[in-house]
Amino acid sequence: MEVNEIDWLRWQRLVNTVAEMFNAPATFINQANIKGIEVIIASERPGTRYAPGGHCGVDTNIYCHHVVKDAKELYVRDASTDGKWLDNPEYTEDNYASYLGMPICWPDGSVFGTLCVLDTHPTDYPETYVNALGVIKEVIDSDLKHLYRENQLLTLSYTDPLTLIYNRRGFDDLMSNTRELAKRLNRQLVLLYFDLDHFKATNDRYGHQVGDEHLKTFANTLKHNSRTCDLVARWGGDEFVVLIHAESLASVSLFNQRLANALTELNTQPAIEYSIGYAIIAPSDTRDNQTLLDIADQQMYTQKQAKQTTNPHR
Ligand SMILES: Nc1nc2c(ncn2[C@@H]2O[C@H](COP(=O)(O)OP(=O)(O)OP(=O)(O)O)[C@@H](O)[C@H]2O)c(=O)[nH]1
Repeated sequence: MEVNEIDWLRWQRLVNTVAEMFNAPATFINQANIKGIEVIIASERPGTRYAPGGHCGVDTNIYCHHVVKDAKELYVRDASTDGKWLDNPEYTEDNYASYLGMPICWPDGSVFGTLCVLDTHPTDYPETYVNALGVIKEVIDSDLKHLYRENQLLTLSYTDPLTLIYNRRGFDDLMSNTRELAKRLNRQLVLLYFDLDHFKATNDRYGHQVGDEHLKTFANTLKHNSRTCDLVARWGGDEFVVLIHAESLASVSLFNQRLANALTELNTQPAIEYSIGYAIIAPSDTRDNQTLLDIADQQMYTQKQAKQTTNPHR
């Protein structure tokens, strides 16, 4: 999970306060990731040797790796008394001889990283200090818990429970973000509007369960035929919308062709057919989302009517 939504300034204040409280040259919040251990917050003191973004590979024998691996507190009062640290660059190169670190955890108990205090001199912190660090670690744990819950809720409120693609709310919010980005990058977008044909008849003849399966199949096919940067959503009922980055109209017909071919190959009973409309959104376009959706919807409707005139008995 991303940690971008964290209140970094608050974490920075906590880290600075811990460094002052322990009168230590360095205090860090680190994150354990595939690169190893990465500094995300560093105390703002002259003796703090590592800066945010710096990281240590998984094979390096640094103190934090032990905290993460064992998911428990580690207090090294004086590294010179334990040969185990002779290949620890924090000690051998940067002279950090004392280390007190605690694991910071996600609500499911997995380790996010560490909160740690380092000193260039041996230390013997009183128990009350160690306990106070434990309380601060709990504050950080609880920040992570809130972040986790917020993300879960946001994901839920943005997702259509049947098809697991975005719902109307998710699409609406993300469409605005995507448009802002496209404007900055001077890229053209195209909004596609889909409505399944004869869907009521599918429900009536084959049952709601088959109808649901068709909705899921259509959603998956849309998703598989779009790029990760495209937005795919169920607008409601048997209507779907997709926002794609498309430099020309040729990419719209290509998308449409790919989708139609994929559905034909699936060979569902009955076949899944749809009508489509679109609205082109130039980078400088100032029309609001609803206006663009109305245009695409209207165009889709015109296509649907044309089909019904050609083939009135379906
Ligand atoms: N199975 C299923 N049906 C749904 C769901 N949501 C809406 N519907 C049905 O979708 C149907 C949509 O009907 P219409 O808008 O008339 O669509 P249509 O039959 O495809 O008609 P045309 O668009 O003119 O081809 C309605 O019968 C709704 O009950 C759902 O989640 N599952």
